[in-house]
Amino acid sequence: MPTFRPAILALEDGSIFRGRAFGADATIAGECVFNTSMTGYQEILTDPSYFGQIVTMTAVQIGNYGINPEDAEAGAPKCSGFVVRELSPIVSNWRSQISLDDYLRQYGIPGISEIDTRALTKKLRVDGAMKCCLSTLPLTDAEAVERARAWRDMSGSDYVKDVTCSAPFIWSPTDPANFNTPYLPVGTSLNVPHTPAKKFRVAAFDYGAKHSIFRKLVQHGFDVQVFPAMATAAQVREQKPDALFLSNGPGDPAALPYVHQTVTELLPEYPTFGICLGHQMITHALGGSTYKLKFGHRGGNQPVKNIETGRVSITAQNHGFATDPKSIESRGAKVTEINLNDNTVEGLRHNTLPVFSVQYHPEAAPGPNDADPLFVDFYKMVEARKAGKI
Ligand SMILES: NC(=O)CC[C@H](N)C(=O)O
Repeated sequence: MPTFRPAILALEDGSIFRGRAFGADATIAGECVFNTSMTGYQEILTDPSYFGQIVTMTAVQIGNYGINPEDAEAGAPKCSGFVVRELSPIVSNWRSQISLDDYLRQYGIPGISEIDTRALTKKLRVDGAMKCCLSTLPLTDAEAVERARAWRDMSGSDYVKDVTCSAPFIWSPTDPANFNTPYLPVGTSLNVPHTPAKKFRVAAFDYGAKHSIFRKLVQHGFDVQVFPAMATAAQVREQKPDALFLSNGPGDPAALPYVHQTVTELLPEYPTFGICLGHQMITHALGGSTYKLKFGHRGGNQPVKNIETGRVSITAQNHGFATDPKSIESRGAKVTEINLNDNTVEGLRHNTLPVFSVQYHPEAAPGPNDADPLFVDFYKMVEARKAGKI
């Protein structure tokens, strides 16, 4: 066990948690949120949607299988800080190349362990997500609370500009660095559908996309051209894509007027699928609105019901905002899916355009593959459009 270094987590309401430091020597402020996944800490750390947030894991021991190159959702961890009950003293997995502690240190991200994460989570659930300060440097309680309160709230801030790609690029399914998995034939235990023979070209907006979304699109018959969030509708049209995809991403969905504008222009022209922030961008592009949830949905066990089919999926989620259902129903779209924990909107479809989206993450696999068919639906929608049927 490495030597004890103290750390502090202070919430804006004055709550103080003192524990043991891991990761980098640093003081940071951000939004304190919790994630209920039992596994997947590496995917969580590298999901760009966590930019600006300090993530608390409710699972009691984290770090036991280390860090490997295949599971990263982006080139580097993106959250601001990490909070765990116990950091595993042992790393044991054949794929592991580095410990969680060393990984966070390498990227300048501080962590705190050995605090009562259950008490912290209960507080966030009752009082809502809060601004907080995490420090692995000597800081008094008052200084830490002051740093938490001084942090600029994420509401109203554009975080997408910090995580989007800088220029368009083609997602390469043959580059080993992209870890594209070979397609599984029909009838395998994962029960994923067959590889379509014909490929379609999708223009994918990167608002902070997880790599596994691009892998899924490739797996389901798409050549993926990625565009930065600031790309214009004209730049997309120039490439003559068959379809449009809108990715997940961090921060307040209402704070991205330039994205709303671009999506408003493109929606009538292309079959479109949106995930998470992409779903919220469709909401805004249609003239609808989003609002902040009290503490959000983050975890791998969120039950979602499709209200048209009655089917329930166990989904992976990571969002703090949601679509106001009334705001889209009066603008030509309908709610297709709801979260069974709180009845909030989890999916929508346009009444006349080939446009649909989900608030959850169908590329992640907690169910384990409950939501995979959405990529097939997208492919079929593009196929029908190309055949002139819709
Ligand atoms: N994963 C996401 O795309 C999150 C979307 C948005 N930032 C939210 O918190 O609601």
